[in-house]
Amino acid sequence: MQDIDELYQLILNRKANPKEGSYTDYLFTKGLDKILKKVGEESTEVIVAAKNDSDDEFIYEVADLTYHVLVLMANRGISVDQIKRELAEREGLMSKTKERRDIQDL
Ligand SMILES: N=c1c2ncn([C@@H]3O[C@H](COP(=O)(O)OP(=O)(O)OP(=O)(O)O)[C@@H](O)[C@H]3O)c2ncn1[C@@H]1O[C@H](COP(=O)(O)O)[C@@H](O)[C@H]1O
Repeated sequence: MQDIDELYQLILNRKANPKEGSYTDYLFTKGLDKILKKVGEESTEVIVAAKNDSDDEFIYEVADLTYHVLVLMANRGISVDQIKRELAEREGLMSKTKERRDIQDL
């Protein structure tokens, strides 16, 4: 079982220690434009899958997009923890916004 943190660590490892035959290494070698092209393609595939009935296809495409976004983050030097922190900060902000909305609704 590979969770997102483990996959991100493996991607970072591929960046630091290029491995022959590794798809991740292939993406880093090709560079930012190639990674962005893949993120764009995979995003479109998620949208198409979301319009279809198959949950398996949808899950497959979201997993593909997740992997490519993690490669994009690693290429930029942004960690999963930085994204988690941003989401955690939003949690506080969002509940304050909700409190304000609730007060306005009174
Ligand atoms: N999670 C993934 C993962 N998801 C998708 N992909 C690759 O993303 C590609 C998407 O398919 P496409 O048909 O769109 O692309 P393609 O025709 O193969 O390649 P392009 O020429 O379009 O770049 C496939 O080659 C998949 O193998 C992944 N490649 C690797 N991982 C994980 O990354 C880790 C390291 O893998 P390696 O770098 O290959 O050792 C391992 O744990 C893997 O499971």
